[in-house]
Amino acid sequence: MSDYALELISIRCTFHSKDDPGQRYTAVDDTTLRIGAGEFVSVVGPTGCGKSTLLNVGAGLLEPSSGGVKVFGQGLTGVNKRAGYMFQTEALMPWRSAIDNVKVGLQYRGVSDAEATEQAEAWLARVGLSGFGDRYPHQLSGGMRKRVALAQTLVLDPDIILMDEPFSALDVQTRQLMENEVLELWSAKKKAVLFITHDLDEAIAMSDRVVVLSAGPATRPIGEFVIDLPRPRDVAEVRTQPRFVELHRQIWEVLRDEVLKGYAQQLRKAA
Ligand SMILES: Nc1ncnc2c1ncn2[C@@H]1O[C@H](COP(=O)(O)OP(=O)(O)OP(=O)(O)O)[C@@H](O)[C@H]1O
Repeated sequence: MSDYALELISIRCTFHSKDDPGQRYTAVDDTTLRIGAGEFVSVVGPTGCGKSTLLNVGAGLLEPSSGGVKVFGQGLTGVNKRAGYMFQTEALMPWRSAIDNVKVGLQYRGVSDAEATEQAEAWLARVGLSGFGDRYPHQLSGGMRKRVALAQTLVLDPDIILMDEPFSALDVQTRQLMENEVLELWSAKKKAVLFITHDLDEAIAMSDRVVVLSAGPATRPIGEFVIDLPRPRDVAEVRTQPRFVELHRQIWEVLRDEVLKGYAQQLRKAA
């Protein structure tokens, strides 16, 4: 069996340009990204560079224009069934209670209602929401809704977890609590994680490896850094360590110009 849980190999993604549908736009080009089983990898890059596009390719939701995806050594066609996703936007169904939201994936898999309820309750407890199962999404805070979404993803016990800026909408304190919770859950099960963020601090604090993408068009990886900070980590405390500061300096040196380029592009688009 392959040592890699997920491999994106020589990926290129070309779209019809949003501004001029007659034109093609190469969002991602020549991108190879491998994630070991049990490895936590973050991808950072400027706004709009192609992070979500890559994640969608890994999820099997978007077919690349060229290149391929392997999941535990096998070529991927269609949706990646070994992966669970957690997106930036709210994915909970507002008409379902918290527990019913957590149960939904199990029900699709044909798990009996009693078994699904038991597993969903256990996961709600693990994310600190015992006793909140009958609440509806609008009756929960933003952080609680993220916890439900986390339980909804993890209850399916995916071997690969794909997260697209899952905590960007949260306040700093809630965000740090959630980051620590994710690290704790991850260290217990050691799944492969592909974590997309534009927050470099978050990427370093959480990951084994950080990959830096260039500004678009034709985004590609331009730097890769092994994060050799000891675990277990507390995401707030780890930021004070000299090694964290050093890694931040090194990565920011690569990322800075790309962020400036990305920002200039956004301004040009807006003009
Ligand atoms: N379906 C599509 N059709 C046309 N262009 C697209 C499509 N999907 C993405 N793009 C373009 O590809 C580029 C990369 O988009 P993507 O959403 O992957 O970036 P991102 O790095 O995740 O952005 P953000 O940091 O804002 O979340 C953008 O210029 C976007 O407009």
